[in-house]
Amino acid sequence: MLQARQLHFHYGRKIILAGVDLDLAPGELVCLLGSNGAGKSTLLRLLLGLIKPSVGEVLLAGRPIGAFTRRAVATQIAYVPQGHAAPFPYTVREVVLLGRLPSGSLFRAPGAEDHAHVTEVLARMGISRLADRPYTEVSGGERQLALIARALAQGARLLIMDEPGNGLDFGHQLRLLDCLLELSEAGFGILMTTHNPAHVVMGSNRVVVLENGAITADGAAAQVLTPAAVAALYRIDPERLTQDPLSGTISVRAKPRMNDAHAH
Ligand SMILES: Nc1ncnc2c1ncn2[C@@H]1O[C@H](COP(=O)(O)OP(=O)(O)OP(=O)(O)O)[C@@H](O)[C@H]1O
Repeated sequence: MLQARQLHFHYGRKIILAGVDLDLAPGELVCLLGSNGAGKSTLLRLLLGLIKPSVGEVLLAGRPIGAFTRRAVATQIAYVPQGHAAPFPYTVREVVLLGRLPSGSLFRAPGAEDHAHVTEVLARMGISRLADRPYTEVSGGERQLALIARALAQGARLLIMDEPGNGLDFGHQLRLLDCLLELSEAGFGILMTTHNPAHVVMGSNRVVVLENGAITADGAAAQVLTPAAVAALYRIDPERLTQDPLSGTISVRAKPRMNDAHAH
């Protein structure tokens, strides 16, 4: 369980977060929404203990995250950053194997158990066929799956993901969300940022909205993600949004053309 209590954070004189409370429990898939620059990535970095709040605290399993070593944090929380590039042309298997390092010595060669674990998570993510391909040569979607596999190899039960759907085609986005949903059903706690409200409807059981340095909504997707709320968040004309009453899916109407106006 990860808990943020009254987090305040600023870069110089610019206040980014002012009193943020957020919990992430096992079995939850939480989508964090917010406009560009709202502070989502900053909040993720605070939750990971990579940066410190000016006021407030982050608790991991009830203890301040600063009390854990980086390696101890890594055995509990895995981070899937945005647009990760491998420094060397590792194979996909090697990238995933790197996830095993927090659980052993940095100087120890991976053992049979590590290899078996990696084989298992590659299969779980459906990317066994990519194991020996250079990570730099697989597609963005496949790389994202490899990063999730690396996070799973870490053995952590909490996943923090910064825009995991970014740059993925529609099919890959769907498969990724299905996979995250399965992981949450298997007991993983997942917090992901997204710019796509459709991701929330398709995959998430909870949505959190960050605006002006504070959490302005935190609840079930169906309740939080109304057309009015989406229109306000992204500064869209609410008249252009409709919501399917059954699925909750929000769709956008095309902007009326000048010619249409003349026709009526
Ligand atoms: N290292 C930094 N120094 C100063 N300002 C920063 C730094 N990193 C981020 N910021 C600013 O803090 C604010 C929040 O940034 P952050 O990356 O957390 O937002 P975000 O919600 O993740 O944005 P996006 O959706 O565009 O990725 C932005 O105004 C950004 O310009």
